[in-house]
Amino acid sequence: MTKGNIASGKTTCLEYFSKTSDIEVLTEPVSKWRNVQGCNPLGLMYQDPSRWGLTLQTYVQLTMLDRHVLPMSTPVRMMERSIYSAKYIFAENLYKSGKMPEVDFAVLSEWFEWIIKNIAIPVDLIVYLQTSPQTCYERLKQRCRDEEKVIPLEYLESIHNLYEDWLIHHKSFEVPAPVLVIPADHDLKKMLHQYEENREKILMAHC
Ligand SMILES: Nc1ncnc2c1ncn2[C@@H]1O[C@H](COP(=O)(O)OP(=O)(O)O)[C@@H](O)[C@H]1O
Ligand SMILES: O=c1ccn([C@H]2C[C@H](O)[C@@H](COP(=O)(O)O)O2)c(=O)[nH]1
Repeated sequence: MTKGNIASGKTTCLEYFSKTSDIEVLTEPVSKWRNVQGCNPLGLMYQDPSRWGLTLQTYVQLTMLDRHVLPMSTPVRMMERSIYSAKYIFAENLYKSGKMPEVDFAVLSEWFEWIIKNIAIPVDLIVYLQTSPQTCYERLKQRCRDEEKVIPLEYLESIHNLYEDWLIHHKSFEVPAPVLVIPADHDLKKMLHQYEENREKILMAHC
């Protein structure tokens, strides 16, 4: 699983590896989060997180689960984020910042606990693209996704701190697999070089 802050470069990384045969790449289903039967839960959440946070995170949880249980068609699968980051990072952030009501968080948590107890979600390796929030802020502005224009730097700092507490400091939640940290503030050329350096570790993680 590839993890990292918003606009840290996850999709770019997965696009690079998708050129390798025998790797299946599953990018995040963001297009579904922006359009489910004509509605845009991602946009609604950024406009009014207290009202729509549960709606978005319930749908993220479902679409991530759907990806996790897809039968493997190649020896290696790389997936962007996961049901774990949806809960441990994004739902947690909404709740901790006072933007998700306690009852919404409780219902989402019960769903999540039921899923991870009853459905196998095997993970071999977490590839963590470690960036500074400032880098993500620059890349976010450059990407210019409509819904995300309201995101302040402080939001990226909160997401960053939750990732660091979880994957680096082991201070929050259980980590479901070993973590490979790739420093990701660098330009694209250096990033591609680092991906090559780590190719074996990533592709052999399931062995
Ligand atoms: N190493 C990099 N240096 C500069 N820009 C980058 C780099 N990696 C990605 N980008 C750009 O930053 C934006 C966000 O990257 P993206 O891969 O979509 O991030 P994510 O999938 O993590 O949200 C895109 O416009 C992308 O072209
Ligand atoms: O559980 C989640 C997962 C993602 N999001 C938001 C964060 C971003 O605005 C988009 C997609 O993330 P990328 O890092 O650009 O891939 O979805 C969320 O709110 N909750």
